[in-house]
Amino acid sequence: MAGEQRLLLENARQLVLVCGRGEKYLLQAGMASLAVLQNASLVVGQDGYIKAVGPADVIRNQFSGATFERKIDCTGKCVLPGLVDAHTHPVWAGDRVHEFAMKLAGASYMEIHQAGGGIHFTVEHTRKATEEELFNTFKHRLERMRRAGSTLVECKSGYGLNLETELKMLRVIERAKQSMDIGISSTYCGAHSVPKGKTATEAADDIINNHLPKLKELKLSGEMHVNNIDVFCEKGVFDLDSTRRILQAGKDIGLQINFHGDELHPMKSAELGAELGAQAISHLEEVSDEGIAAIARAKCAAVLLPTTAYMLRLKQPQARKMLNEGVIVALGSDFNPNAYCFSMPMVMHLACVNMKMSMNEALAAATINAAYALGKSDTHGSIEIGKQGDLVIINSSRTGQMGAVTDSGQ
Ligand SMILES: N=CN[C@@H](CCC(=O)O)C(=O)O
Ligand SMILES: [Zn+2]
Repeated sequence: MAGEQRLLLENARQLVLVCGRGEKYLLQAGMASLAVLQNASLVVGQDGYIKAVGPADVIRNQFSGATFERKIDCTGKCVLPGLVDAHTHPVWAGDRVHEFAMKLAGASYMEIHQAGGGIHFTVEHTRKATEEELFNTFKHRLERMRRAGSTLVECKSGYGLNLETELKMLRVIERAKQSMDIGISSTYCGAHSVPKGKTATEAADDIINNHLPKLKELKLSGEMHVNNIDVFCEKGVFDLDSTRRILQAGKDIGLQINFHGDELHPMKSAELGAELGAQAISHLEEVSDEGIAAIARAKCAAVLLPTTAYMLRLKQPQARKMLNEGVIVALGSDFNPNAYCFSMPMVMHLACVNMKMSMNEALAAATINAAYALGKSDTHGSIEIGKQGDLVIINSSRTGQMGAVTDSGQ
């Protein structure tokens, strides 16, 4: 093949495709044995999409007449798809180190929240911050995520709670979408907490009657493209009925449902998510057996967040049971002022040690399944022809026990 291509990655010791047959997600058996090429090369075209992947000698012959803007010798190295972080709260002002001290002294997350701290504390500071201040700290956080290997990140609003500040946060996220070299899936999370002075029902009414119509208007005018809708479905925050109303109204304006559920108390959030056709539910530390069966049937991804269980000393989500029962398990960092972790490699490590996932399962959960949780596994989450050329090169000859070794290209 002739012509100018953008990038050639040559002669990688391992090229970890994750999957190679257009799978939208991987389940237990597929996660246990990932697709890997040995001594392989890869070409990214001028449009940023993967043009070819296969054994090094085959690619060399196929592209003998081509020129490349950049060539990287990957001898002895390993190439992975860019990592996908399926759950973050990265736009905020004001740190919560004092609350860490309170937690170490025995206070629970909900005790701090009910006393007006936690999310409320961050809301106060985020409302006061300028758009520029929020953008600058957000940009820095995204850069650190990218340095740790994340190339697609879900980013939530949710520290405004009123329309003005929620829009300010979403504008900041939109600006990063347009200007930064990292993929973003944006989430409206105006129901992250009940704002002071309102009941949950009043807050739900405000969201349905004022916030969502504004988002629809901004979408129609092309000013803002929000992808997902989120609610913190939790005892003392939004109950099942308010959650249902808000999520359904979001779905009605074209947002994907992707929400916080069954974190601190069993709420039947998973059952609700399955009923509403949610793309994903996060946390699920307190999910019921029926909830696990329901999300497996509904093909609703479970986004597990090992940093939260670690930080808050919660019981671990039942990753093994979910995997055994056919749930699409994904991972996220849950980066927020209470869980300050930029690194999906650290998240994968915690998932292995604390949630008893294997290394292969953790990698699949942080790539193809996390992309599925964001409705983006057509274009992200694996190394396949036609997908976006989001790649990580690691200075190591292998990533773990990859299992299936494929010697032919696609
Ligand atoms: N549980 C709700 N939301 C976040 C925490 C946000 C915060 O404490 O600021 C979470 O996913 O862990
Ligand atoms: Zn969260």
